[in-house]
Amino acid sequence: MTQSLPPLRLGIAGLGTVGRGVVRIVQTHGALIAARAGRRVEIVAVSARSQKDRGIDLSAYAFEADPVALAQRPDIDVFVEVMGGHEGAAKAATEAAIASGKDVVTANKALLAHHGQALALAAEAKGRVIRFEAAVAGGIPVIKALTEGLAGNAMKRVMGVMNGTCNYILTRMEATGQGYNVLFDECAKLGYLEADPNLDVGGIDAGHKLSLLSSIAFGTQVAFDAVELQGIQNILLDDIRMAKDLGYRIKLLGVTQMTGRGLEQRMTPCLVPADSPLGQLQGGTNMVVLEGDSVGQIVMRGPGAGEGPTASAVMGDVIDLARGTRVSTFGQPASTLTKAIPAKAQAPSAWYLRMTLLDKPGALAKIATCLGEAGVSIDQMRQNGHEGIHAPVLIVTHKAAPADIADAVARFAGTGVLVGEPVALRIEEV
Ligand SMILES: NC(=O)C1=CN([C@@H]2O[C@H](COP(=O)(O)OP(=O)(O)OC[C@H]3O[C@@H](n4cnc5c(N)ncnc54)[C@H](OP(=O)(O)O)[C@@H]3O)[C@@H](O)[C@H]2O)C=CC1
Ligand SMILES: N[C@@H](CCO)C(=O)O
Repeated sequence: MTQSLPPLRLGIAGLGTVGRGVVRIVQTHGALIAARAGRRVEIVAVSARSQKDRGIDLSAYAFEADPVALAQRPDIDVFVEVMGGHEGAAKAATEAAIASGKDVVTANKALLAHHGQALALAAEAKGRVIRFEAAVAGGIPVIKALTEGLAGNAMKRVMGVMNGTCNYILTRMEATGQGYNVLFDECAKLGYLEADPNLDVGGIDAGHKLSLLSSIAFGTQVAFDAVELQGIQNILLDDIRMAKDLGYRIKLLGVTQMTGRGLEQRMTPCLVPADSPLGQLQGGTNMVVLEGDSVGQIVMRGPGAGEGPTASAVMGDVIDLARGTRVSTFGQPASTLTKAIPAKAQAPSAWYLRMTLLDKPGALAKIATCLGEAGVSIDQMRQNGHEGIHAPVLIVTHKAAPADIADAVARFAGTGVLVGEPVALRIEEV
């Protein structure tokens, strides 16, 4: 192949886990990339907060202390933003890169979840694109699958486990019998947690990712604020065990679907069948399930984080740009994305309800009455052996609307037999 095209020149802002990985791939796979892209990919300049030793050779690259200055350099073609954060330096530098006519490759789901539409419009006005494969499910090429391979499908539903930290905690709870707090501390020691751990365990990070997938799947403007979010902090070992007894596993599951009621987006802990692909997902691995009208169901599984997998995704985007492949940021021009109408009511499902009751005559009957009054039908009910005056109770309902479950739970509070807060988890058919 002739290599007549000039090299594609990168400016990389961020030399942490992901940035280092990108530098390593460019340095080790130069020939392979040139062969595949038809031109070389070069790093021209980098930026970070400090110039400390990072275990990689950066001597050939210019260093910019200010990422905005890096983004504006006339000698770069693509600005690679791998700093993180949805305000501050990441936003300012991305805007500066676009204003200077650069394409942007980013791993930053928070930035795009909050500012994706404005940034995509700005990029389009300059004839540029923002690519963000690494921002959703790390090494899994799900953005490419949706924007390219499945572009001929009307998407019906996208689901997935998209936060490795939460899946690690939940699967280790089952495997080790250790509680949430112990495993949260283990994740902190292993360096798995985001700088603000609530982004992980509060479901926010995964919610960011889901909002980006919704936009591509349904041609809508990113609407992170409309994602129903619930974290995994209240999941007890008892929940893990009871779910297992019922043939389920608990996952922090994202679901986005366009319904007659509007766009439904939720990232919440759910029970999924233990023998389903999602139920069998272990540790920090991610899984995304894509359902299109022509293709049916596609399941993609792989590492959702870490230096190699995330840098692999960044480089996939870089190589696309080097080849001249320029897909619109969200798979179609941002000006054509519609404003999503958030679903007024979420789809009904069976529910898992766990609560603690005072162990006295009529307690269970009062709870059953509340469910009946809210129009919720009981499928199964269990009260396990216990000591003392508090009885742990599990109820599985028939299909019920979330509003009816909320109504029942509100009624429980007035019975005088409830101890603490009940936990209500959706049972998702996947
Ligand atoms: N780590 C992962 O597995 C994954 C990360 N991502 C996303 O990738 C992005 C980067 O993540 P990660 O590599 O883990 O983050 P790190 O914290 O490891 O690295 C961040 C880098 O950005 C630099 N930086 C931060 N603020 C500034 C600033 N104001 N000016 C210049 N440089 C700055 C830091 O500099 P210094 O080193 O000097 O402090 C550091 O090199 C985030 O958006 C993250 O959500 C996405 C998928 C997976
Ligand atoms: N904190 C994220 C990193 C990848 O986005 C996770 O645990 O999946």
